[in-house]
Amino acid sequence: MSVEDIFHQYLESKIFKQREKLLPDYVPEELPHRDEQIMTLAKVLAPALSGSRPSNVFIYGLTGTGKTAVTKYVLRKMRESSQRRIDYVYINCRQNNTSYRVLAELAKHVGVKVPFTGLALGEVMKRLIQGLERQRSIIIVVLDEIDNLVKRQGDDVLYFLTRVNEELSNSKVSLIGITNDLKFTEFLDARVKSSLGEEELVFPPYNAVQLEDILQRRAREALKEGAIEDDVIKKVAAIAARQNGDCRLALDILLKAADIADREGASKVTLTHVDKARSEIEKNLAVDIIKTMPLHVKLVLASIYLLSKNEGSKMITTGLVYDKYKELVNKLGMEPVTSRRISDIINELDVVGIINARVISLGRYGRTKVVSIGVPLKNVEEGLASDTLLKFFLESM
Ligand SMILES: Nc1ncnc2c1ncn2[C@@H]1O[C@H](COP(=O)(O)OP(=O)(O)OP(=O)(O)O)[C@@H](O)[C@H]1O
Repeated sequence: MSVEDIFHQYLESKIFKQREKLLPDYVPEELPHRDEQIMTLAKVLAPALSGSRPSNVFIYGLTGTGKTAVTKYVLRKMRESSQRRIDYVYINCRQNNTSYRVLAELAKHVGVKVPFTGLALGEVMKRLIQGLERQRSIIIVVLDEIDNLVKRQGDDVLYFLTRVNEELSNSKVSLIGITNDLKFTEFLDARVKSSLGEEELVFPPYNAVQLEDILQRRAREALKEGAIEDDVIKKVAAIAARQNGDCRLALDILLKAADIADREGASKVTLTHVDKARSEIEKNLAVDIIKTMPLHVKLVLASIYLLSKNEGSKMITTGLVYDKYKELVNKLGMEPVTSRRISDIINELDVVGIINARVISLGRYGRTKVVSIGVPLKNVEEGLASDTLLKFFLESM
């Protein structure tokens, strides 16, 4: 239970009935518009009910298309409808993003003690095999956000898990790998790739009408009757549909809008609350994107930021950006990247919307590109200042 939940119980809310029903981890009783994926996954996993090992499954789809929810839903249903013990373990590879941690989580699940760090991977694997064997069952291992693991640590664990059945006689392991980034499969050994992808399941994005339906149902569970203005859900669904049909984003906006309404003591969630929620989320998004940028991308952005702040209305040409960037790296005692690279960085920043770049004609002087910051300056400042070096530096300029 979150702090907000505790407070809500005390402060009779006009908006919420059960706020937790809008949280991203909650898996609702029904998952509309995912029947096809639910059925296919159920068919693939069904052999476990009679004691045979299901095929491994590789699930792919953009963010917020219900991959995790559908997987948990089907596994829960399987457990409910079977006398036989269906054993599954869910591991999020963003939270457990090393080979060691994934294996240690799995070991914990089968009752094998592995210290937090320290053992050689081979030793962990050996103990894990003994633990799995003692289970005498089929163990379905869900590796969510699997790309995080492979990009950081390669495919050793996957290789091990796709081969481990050769070492087992009493138990069997099936894998479900989930990702929203197909590029990571380039890092996979061909055998691992084909073994993980025995079955493949693609989750298409939701459209606006589907999102509206999903949101209606989630809102009915979470919010009090009449606590939401008519057009709110339509608007939220339309926003999320434009962002690749991302249901996670849709729920995020709805929850934030309801939180804002609640905090204001309003009796209904209105379109104004949606606008406020949206700008809060966009702000966080911009700050997060900037925080994770490589140093030289940050330095180019810092150059544009400083030019915008100090030169006010003056047009910021790419020439000015190059000069400022060189000044910055000089002061930091670093080597600059090539101008070609700077020009690529400017395009990348434009694509993610942190800056706006456009080409203007200078009449007989030819053409040049001018840039401006595309998000509030204070968000750029907050993102850049998360880097201690840059924080210190920007303060001194
Ligand atoms: N059909 C649906 N009905 C109700 N809620 C849904 C549906 N699909 C997704 N959701 C909800 O949307 C949110 C995001 O879904 P989920 O975590 O399954 O997405 P995902 O595809 O795994 O995304 P990511 O790649 O970001 O992990 C969750 O809160 C989930 O409960």
